[in-house]
Amino acid sequence: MIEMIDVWKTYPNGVMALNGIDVHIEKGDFVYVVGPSGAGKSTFIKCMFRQEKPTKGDIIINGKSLTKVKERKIPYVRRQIGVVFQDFKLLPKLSVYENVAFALEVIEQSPKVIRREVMETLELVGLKNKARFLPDELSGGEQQRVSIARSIVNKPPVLIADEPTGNLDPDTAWGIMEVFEEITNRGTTVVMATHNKEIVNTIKKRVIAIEGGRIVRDEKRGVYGYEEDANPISTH
Ligand SMILES: Nc1ncnc2c1ncn2[C@@H]1O[C@H](COP(=O)(O)OP(=O)(O)OP(=O)(O)O)[C@@H](O)[C@H]1O
Repeated sequence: MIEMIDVWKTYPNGVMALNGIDVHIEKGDFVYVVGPSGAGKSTFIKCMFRQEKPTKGDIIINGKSLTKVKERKIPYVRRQIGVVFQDFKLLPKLSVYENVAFALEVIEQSPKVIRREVMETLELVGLKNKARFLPDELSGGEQQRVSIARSIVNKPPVLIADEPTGNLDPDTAWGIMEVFEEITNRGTTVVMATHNKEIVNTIKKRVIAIEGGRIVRDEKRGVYGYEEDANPISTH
């Protein structure tokens, strides 16, 4: 499903963020990516949806190489991958419904399909009754639910999340995890970079630990494994 083969990433300023990553993630897996600040987690995630291109190596998602694909075909490959960020990235002037529908309008789905899929997805994330609200009329947790709905409405096989609970209070973060579990139960592969020790140690899943751009641990039902930075303030 997701395969990273000897992936290296050196940024133009010379920083070597990934130093030979090999990873294989099966369909329907849920994987946490953990590690200290600056370890390379975001770079790992960004390479996975081709926001960054590896300097060397290959990434294969659902049988398609992300490094060999032609520039103009990148949007098509990206449709295989939903992405959720720490800061939601919603369009402020559009309603909840419109923010989610947008993802289907760009791929020219019919209005009937759009309505059905958007309402189904809003129901999944528990926001059916807030379809007409604007993002700033919602709580942080609700905004993150909208952002999740937007990233899964076209049913991508892979959902990638970079610190999705980073801006949320602990109770709200647990609610977001329930949504992710539901999405995994539907067969979607979920990869989530996080500093949230409590979540990783409670909802036990595969844990990939990155340090200095290398995988230093890969455990089936792993633990967070770091004491010093349970919930650091993000540097992004
Ligand atoms: N666009 C960039 N240009 C140059 N260097 C970068 C860039 N993005 C990240 N880096 C560097 O690459 C290294 C890995 O950064 P990355 O953001 O992947 O770490 P991280 O594990 O996600 O950290 P955090 O937990 O703080 O978000 C760091 O040394 C960082 O300074």
